[in-house]
Formats: sequence, structure tokens, C-alpha cells
Amino acid sequence: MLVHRDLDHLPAFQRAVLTIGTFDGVHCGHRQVIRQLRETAAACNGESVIITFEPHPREVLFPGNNDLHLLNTLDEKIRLLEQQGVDHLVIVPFTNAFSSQPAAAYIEDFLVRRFCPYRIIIGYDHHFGHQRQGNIGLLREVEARYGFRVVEIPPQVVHHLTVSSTKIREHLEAGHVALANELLGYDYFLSGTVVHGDRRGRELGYPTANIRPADKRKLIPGSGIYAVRARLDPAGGDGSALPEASSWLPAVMSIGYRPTFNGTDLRVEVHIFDFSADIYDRMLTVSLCDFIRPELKFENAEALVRQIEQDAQTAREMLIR
Ligand SMILES: Cc1cc2nc3c(=O)[nH]c(=O)nc-3n(C[C@H](O)[C@H](O)[C@H](O)COP(=O)(O)O)c2cc1C
Ligand SMILES: Nc1ncnc2c1ncn2[C@@H]1O[C@H](COP(=O)(O)OP(=O)(O)O)[C@@H](O)[C@H]1O
Repeated sequence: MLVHRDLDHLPAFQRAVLTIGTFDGVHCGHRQVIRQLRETAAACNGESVIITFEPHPREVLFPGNNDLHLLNTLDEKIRLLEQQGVDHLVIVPFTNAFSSQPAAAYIEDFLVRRFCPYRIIIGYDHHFGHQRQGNIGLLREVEARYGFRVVEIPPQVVHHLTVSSTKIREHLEAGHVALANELLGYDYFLSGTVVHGDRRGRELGYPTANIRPADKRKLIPGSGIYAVRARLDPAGGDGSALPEASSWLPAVMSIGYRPTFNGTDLRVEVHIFDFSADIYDRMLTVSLCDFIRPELKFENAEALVRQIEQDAQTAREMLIR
């Protein structure tokens, strides 16, 4: 997959088969769109092109809003899209000026002039241009004028739920990891550097690698205890590596404030089973398998340790299922 970031130096695409979107999560619904993109490109001997935006449009349109948390960093998204076998990814700098183009100008000046599309494949609910005025109907009206054809992708449904990035974010924030994973089509993962904590873990008999996420916009699932797999990225890695089954270590993760010790800051910490090494400053990727229980305040450290023993056992069982 070729990644293009400069709109003024795009190649001359051959029968470009386009799709457009933010693709946060590259979830099951997105994959369906991408499969159609690849198949259409193959059938007409064209090139598959994904157009995406960075930063996320909501960050530009609602700059004061700090609530936006994303399923993927840009690096993760690039790698996930690459795994889908796409020919070109175009990352368009999303600005206020870009967002305020009228829909008709967006089609003519942006889509047609820069990409000369042969087919445009889009999800049923895609909107574009100033105040989201453009939609699939408008694209259809101008098909003949510009010589492209529009292909609409219906909503993807899993367990009677329409798959959407928003729903997946909500499930993760509520700790519903298994459901989120099903909608994603892979296990949700996050990466970060191992930083120092309070050095209490080793005294409790459960040392935990405290992870500082690589990107502060990355969504941290709701507080609670999770069964996870952890992978140490090669020393000097950039943290954007994606899961590869071979080197995943079974582990248990706690996300929360440690009420037992009156903690005040959110910590993401992982105890890796049957493992002992100094991994401070290393990049660790954690892939979430299932939710075990909410975080609780215990009477004392001994009661917490007894619970952690049970959590570890539960996690091991969940991970071999
Ligand atoms: C499996 C697991 C479950 C945990 N559950 C709780 C909990 O319910 N309540 C809590 O206050 N802390 C919980 N913790 C966090 C511990 O308090 C924390 O790991 C300990 O304070 C060590 O912190 P440190 O890494 O800063 O030394 C849990 C940790 C693990 C690994
Ligand atoms: N099984 C393990 N799982 C996670 N980290 C481990 C493990 N064994 C050793 N470590 C190391 O110990 C550190 C955690 O020990 P801990 O006492 O919890 O200290 P801290 O409070 O600084 O996290 C980790 O960052 C890692 O370097």
C-alpha cells in the first residue's frame, strides 16, 4: 500500500476506485466496504484508493472538546488498512477550510480533479462538504457529468447491532470488551511505554508494568480488570506494531485508580504471567480478550492480593478458551 500525504503530488491513478472515510477502528463494517473496494478495483482492472482524514474531523470541528477518544492512532490505522490489501491510502489534512467547502465544490475540486474517480464506494450514511450537506444522493445526481459510478454499501449488522465506531467506543468505555471485539473483528489493543509506578506491585507479589499510552487520544477502556495478552515490542520499536500471535504472553490487566490505596490518577497496569524481567522504558502492546470484574476498594492489601490471585486464575482460563 502506498501512503500519500501531499495532495499536490498524487500519482495519476488508473481507473481509481475510491472510498472515503475516517475508518476509526477499521472495524467489521469498514472491512466490508474495503472488500467491495478491492473486488470492484480487481473487476475493472483499476486501483483501490482509500481517502482518509487527519486529524479526525471532530477534533477540528469541535476543538474545545476533549472527550474524543479514538480506537486507532494514525499509525495503527495505516497498518490495519495495509493488512486489508489496499493499493493507495491518501491522508488528507483536515482543516476548517477543507471542511467548509460546499458539497458540490468538494466533488468537483477535490474528488474529481485530484482523483478522477471511476467508481466511488461509500457507506450508506456518508456525508461530506459544508455542514455535511453532501450525501450519496448528490453523488448519484452528478455521476453522468463526471463519468463515475457510485456503489452504496448497506449497514453491517452483528447481533442485530449496526456496527459503528461510536458503538465500539461506548462498549469499550463500559468494559464490554468481548462485544467490542466482535464488532471490531479483532481484539482491541493499545501500546505504550512501561513507566515507573509506586513499586508496590512487587511487594504484593504481583509486579505490574505501568503503561503510558503512546497517544493521548487513544481510547482507554473503562476501569476494571481484564484478561489480556501482552507483547513486548523489539527494543527501539515505534510502538505501532500490530498483534502477531506467536509472541503474545498471557497476562492480567488493571485499569483504574487503585481505590484500595486511595490513588487519584488513572493507571493502566499489566501483570504478565510466568515472567520476570526489568521492562521499564520498553514499548508494550496489550490486546484485550475479556472483562473480569470492576475495580473495587479492599479493606487492606491482603484482601486485594487474594482477589488478584483469583483474577489471575480467571484470566488464564479465559485466555485458553
Ligand atoms: C489483576 C489486578 C487487579 C487489581 N484490582 C484492583 C482493585 O480492585 N482495587 C484496587 O485498588 N487496585 C487493584 N489493582 C491495582 C493494585 O492496587 C496495583 O497493582 C498495586 O497498587 C501496585 O501498583 P504499582 O504498579 O504502582 O506498584 C489490581 C491490580 C491487578 C494486577
Ligand atoms: N511478571 C511481570 N509483569 C509485569 N512487570 C514485571 C513482571 N516481572 C517484573 N516486572 C518488572 O517490574 C516492574 C513492576 O514492578 P512494580 O513493583 O509493580 O513497580 P512499579 O510500581 O514501578 O510498576 C515492571 O515495570 C517490570 O519492569
